[in-house]
Amino acid sequence: QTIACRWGPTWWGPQRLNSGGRWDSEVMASTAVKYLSQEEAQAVDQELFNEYQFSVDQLMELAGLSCATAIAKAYPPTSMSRSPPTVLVICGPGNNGGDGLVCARHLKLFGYEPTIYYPKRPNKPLFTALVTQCQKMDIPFLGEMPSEPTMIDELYELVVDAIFGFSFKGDVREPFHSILSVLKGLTVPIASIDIPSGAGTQKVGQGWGRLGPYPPDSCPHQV
Ligand SMILES: NC(=O)C1=CN([C@@H]2O[C@H](COP(=O)(O)OP(=O)(O)OC[C@H]3O[C@@H](n4cnc5c(N)ncnc54)[C@H](OP(=O)(O)O)[C@@H]3O)[C@@H](O)[C@H]2O)[C@H](O)CC1
Repeated sequence: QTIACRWGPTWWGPQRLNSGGRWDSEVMASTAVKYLSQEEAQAVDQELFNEYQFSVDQLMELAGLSCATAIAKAYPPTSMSRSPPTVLVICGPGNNGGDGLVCARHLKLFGYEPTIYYPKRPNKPLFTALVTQCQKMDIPFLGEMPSEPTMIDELYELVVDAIFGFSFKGDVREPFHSILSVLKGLTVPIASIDIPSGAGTQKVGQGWGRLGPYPPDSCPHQV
């Protein structure tokens, strides 16, 4: 992933970041974060496509697999209360949403029970193929977004935010404005692919996202 790269072994969960109640320099040093601006991320993207001749399918598969791997490290199935643990994956209209579809497929292979909400689907072969692959793996698609945060809290142990990545701009339009409003009220953890949706790439790392301002120990995971 190109926006947020957290280096070091203690990245994987806030419970480890503040273990023992400390935020000392040793812990902070091992969790150093390197963020790319929107322009830098898009330039890396173009370099991978043009100079290195990667296809979007290749990069998306790697991105989705990496995200599922990161989630499995941060929230191992054995640490969750349900077996298999239920995960709601919310996918947006661009490639970030495609990453989410791939991530859902790998989460299922890793022993989770993903459900996908994908309200705005691009009519392109890559995305219809990703949807088919999820359907063939019996991953259900919700017809509508649960209207209350409590409904999501009761049904799912984790939410994957694959709504917007580095091409998000401006004020959030519907249906995503309503979706993000529901997500703001969740108590279950949210794992955001690339950046917290709506944050805007310039605000990542400043403890702020359109999912809401957040203190360091409640920051959504970025994977
Ligand atoms: N480079 C890599 O390593 C890879 C990154 N990948 C992932 O791709 C995203 C970037 O994907 P992209 O398609 O460019 O953009 P987004 O996923 O962020 O989505 C853009 C679409 O979102 C809609 N949009 C934008 N702003 C708003 C808004 N304010 N309100 C509502 N909707 C908005 C818009 O869609 P429309 O249909 O409305 O036009 C945009 O088109 C990157 O972050 C990575 O996650 C790839 O997997 C490849 C590898």
